Amino acid sequence: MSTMSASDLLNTLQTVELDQYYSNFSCFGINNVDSLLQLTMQDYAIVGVHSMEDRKKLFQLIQTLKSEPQSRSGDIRGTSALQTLKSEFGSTGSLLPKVASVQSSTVQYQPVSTRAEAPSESGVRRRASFGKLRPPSSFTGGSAPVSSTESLTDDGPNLSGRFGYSDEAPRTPKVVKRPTNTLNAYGIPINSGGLSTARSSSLSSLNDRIRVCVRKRPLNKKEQKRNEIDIAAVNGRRTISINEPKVKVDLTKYVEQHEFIFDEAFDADATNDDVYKRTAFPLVEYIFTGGKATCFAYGQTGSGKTFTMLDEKDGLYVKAGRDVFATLKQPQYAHLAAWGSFYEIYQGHLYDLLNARKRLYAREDGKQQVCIAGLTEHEVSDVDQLMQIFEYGNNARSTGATGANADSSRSHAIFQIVLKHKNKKKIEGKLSFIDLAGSERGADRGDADTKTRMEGSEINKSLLALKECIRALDQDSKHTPFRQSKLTQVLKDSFIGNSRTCMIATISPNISNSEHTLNTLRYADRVKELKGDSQISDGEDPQEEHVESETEPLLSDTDEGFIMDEEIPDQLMSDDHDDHLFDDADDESAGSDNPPPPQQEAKPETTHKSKSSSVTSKPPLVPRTKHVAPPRSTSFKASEEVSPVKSVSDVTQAEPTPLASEAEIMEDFIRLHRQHIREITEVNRVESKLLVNLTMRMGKQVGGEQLGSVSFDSYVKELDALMERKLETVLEVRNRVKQIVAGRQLG
Ligand SMILES: Nc1ncnc2c1ncn2[C@@H]1O[C@H](COP(=O)(O)OP(=O)(O)OP(=O)(O)O)[C@@H](O)[C@H]1O
Repeated sequence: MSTMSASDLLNTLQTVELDQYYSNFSCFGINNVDSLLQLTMQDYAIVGVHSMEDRKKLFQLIQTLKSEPQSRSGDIRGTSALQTLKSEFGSTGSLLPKVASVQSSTVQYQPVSTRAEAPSESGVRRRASFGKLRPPSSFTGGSAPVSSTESLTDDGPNLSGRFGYSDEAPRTPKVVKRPTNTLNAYGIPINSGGLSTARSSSLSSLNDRIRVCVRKRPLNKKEQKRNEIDIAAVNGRRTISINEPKVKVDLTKYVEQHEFIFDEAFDADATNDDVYKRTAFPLVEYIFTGGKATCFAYGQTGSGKTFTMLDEKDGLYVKAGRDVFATLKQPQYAHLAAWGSFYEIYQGHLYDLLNARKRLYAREDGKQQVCIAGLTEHEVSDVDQLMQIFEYGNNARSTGATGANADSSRSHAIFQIVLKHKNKKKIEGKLSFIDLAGSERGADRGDADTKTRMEGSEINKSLLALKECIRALDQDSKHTPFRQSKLTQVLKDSFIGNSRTCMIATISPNISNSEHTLNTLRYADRVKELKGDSQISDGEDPQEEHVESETEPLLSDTDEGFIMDEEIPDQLMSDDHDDHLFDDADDESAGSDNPPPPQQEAKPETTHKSKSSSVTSKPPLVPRTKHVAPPRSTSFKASEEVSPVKSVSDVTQAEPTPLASEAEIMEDFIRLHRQHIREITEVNRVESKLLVNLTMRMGKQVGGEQLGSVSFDSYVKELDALMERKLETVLEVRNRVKQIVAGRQLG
C-alpha cells in the first residue's frame, strides 16, 4: 500500500499547522499519511485533538487527502493535494470559512463531522451514538458529507487496542460503517437547530441554582489486578468522555465515544478538598443567607458516593461542617446555632439513625412546610461533635443493614446541618447531604424476589422523582412534583423558594461498568440539560425551541409508568399536569414492581410523541424573571407534632404565592384533592387486604391452634402505619381547606 514516510506525514501536518500533534499521532502508530486517513472523528479526542479549530483542520485535511488519492503515493510537496490543501487552508491554514459554508449549506443533512463532533470551544455538548445511527431519508449526497464508510484495517492504527479488548478481534480487515447522521445519547436525532449552541452559552458559575458535576474515581486494586482499562477521560474542567467498547453483529469491535459536559468534571486524582471547594462550599455560604441547599451524590454502587459525601473523616459533610462552625463564630451570626440530624429512607419509609432507627413520618404543616415528626436533632457546636453524631448514625445504618435493608446502597442517607435561631428556634438555613441508593438498584428486576423488586421500584421512583424536581426547580416551574416519592417529599423545602442544589454524579472508570457509567452520566445530563432553558434568551432561533421540544419530554412515557394507578377512575386521572400523584412504598400494588429503570427513560419514538404534545402548551422562550421567595423561616421544631389547626394569620401567610390567581388556587386545590382521594383509596385497599389476610388465617386455624398474638401484633402494627398514612393525607387536605376558607373570609 503506502510507501509514505513519517517525514511526509510531518510535512503534511506542517502544511495545515497541525504538526504539534505529530508526536501524539506517532504514539498511536500513525506514522504516515495513509495511517492518518484511518482516523475517524471518534478518534480525534483520543489522539489529543480537542480544539475546535484543530479538529476542523484535521477533518478537512483527511477529506482532502481522501479525495486526492494520488497525492498519497509520493511526496506530498508539489502534488495537486498540496495545492488543494493550500488553496483550502489559505495562507493561514485556517479552515473556518470553508467549514462554515458547509454547515450553512447542509440544511437537511447535518454531517456528523460538523454536528455530533462539533468542537466545543464554547462548551458545545457532543455525544456520539454511532451504533444507533440511521441515515436521514432526505440525504442525497450533499457537497461535503462525511464519508459514510471508513475502514479500519490491520495496516492502520488500531486505537481500540489501547482499550484492551482488541486482542480477540477478528484480524481480517474490519470495516466500520460510519453514520451519516447522528443521534444524541438518548438515541434522538441531533438536528441542526443549534440547541447545543444555545446551551453552550450557559457558563457555569459556582453560584448557579443547580450545579451538576461528575467525579471519576480511580481504578481500584481489583480492577487494576484484572488489567481493566480506564475508559473515562476527563478533558479540561468540564468535559468527560467515555470510550465505550462495542461489538457489532459481525463481531467487529470498535469504540464508541460519548462526550458529556457538566459544570465540573473531577478526574480520578481530585481530592475531596478539590471537590468540596467547587461543589458544597458555595452551598455553605448560601445557607448563611437563609437558604436551603442540597448536595447529593448519584451513581452506581461502588462509584464513590459515600466516599465523596459521607466519608466519616473526609466526606464533604465534614468539610462543610468546618466552614459552618467557622462562620458561626463571626459576630453577625451569633444568634444562630447548628443542629445535626441523620436519617435514612428505605423503601419509602423514614428511619431515624440517631434514635435506634425509629420509624419517622413526614408531615406537612399549615404553611405547607414538610417536617419530619419525631426526628432527633442534636445541637452541635464544633466539627468533632458533628462527626460524633454522624458516626453514631452511620453505625445504626450499617447495623441496620442486616435487618431492614440488605446494604447501604439500597437506602438513601440524609445528613442535615440546620441553622436555627437560638431563641426563636426558627430554621434560618439548611444544608442536606444525601448519599443516594446505588442508581443501578432501580433496575433490579427479572428473577429477583418480591422484596428486591419492591426495593428497586422504590429506588427507581425516587430517583426519577428527584430528577423531575430538579428540572422543575431549574425551570422555575409552578408545580414541583415532590410528592412523587418520599425522598422528594422530605426534601420539598430544598426544591422550592430560595434553594440550591448540587449534584455530583460519581462514576467508576473501568470497562465492565461502562453501561452503568453511561446511565449515570445520561441521568446527570438530563438534569443539566434543561439548565439551558431558562438561560436561552429572547430572539433565539425558533428552531431551537422545536429541537428542545423533540428531545426533552417533560414527562416521558416511562416516567408515567411509575405513577400509574389502575384503581383511579379515568376522570380523576385526566389532569395532564397532575404532579401530586403519589404512591407510597406501602403500596403493594404499586404497579411498578418492574418499573422502567431511570436509564431506560429515553425512548426516541415515544419521547418524541409525548414531547410534541407538550410543545403546544409550552410558553415561548422568553427571558424569565426568577421569582425568588423570601427566606423561609419556621417556628417548627422537627421533634414537635404538627398541629392540624393553624391560626388565621398563619394560614394567610401560607398562601402559595401572593400572585397566585383564583384559577391557580383552584387548580392547585383540585389537584391536591384528587391526590387525596387516590391516596385514601389506596390505603383502604391495603387495609382491606390486611384484614382479609388476618381473617383467613383465623379461618385456617379453626380446630387448630389459636391465632398467634405475633400475627395479631403485626396486623395491628401495619394497621397503625396505614392509619398514620391516612391521617397524614387527611390533615394535608384539611389544612389546605382551612387556608382557603380563611383566605376567603379575610378577602
Ligand atoms: N475518588 C476516590 N478516590 C479514592 N478511592 C475512592 C474514591 N471514590 C471511591 N473510592 C473507594 O471506592 C470504594 C467504594 O466507594 P463508596 O463506598 O464511596 O461507593 P458508593 O458509591 O457509596 O457505594 P454504595 O452505593 O455501595 O454505598 C471505597 O473503598 C472508596 O474508598
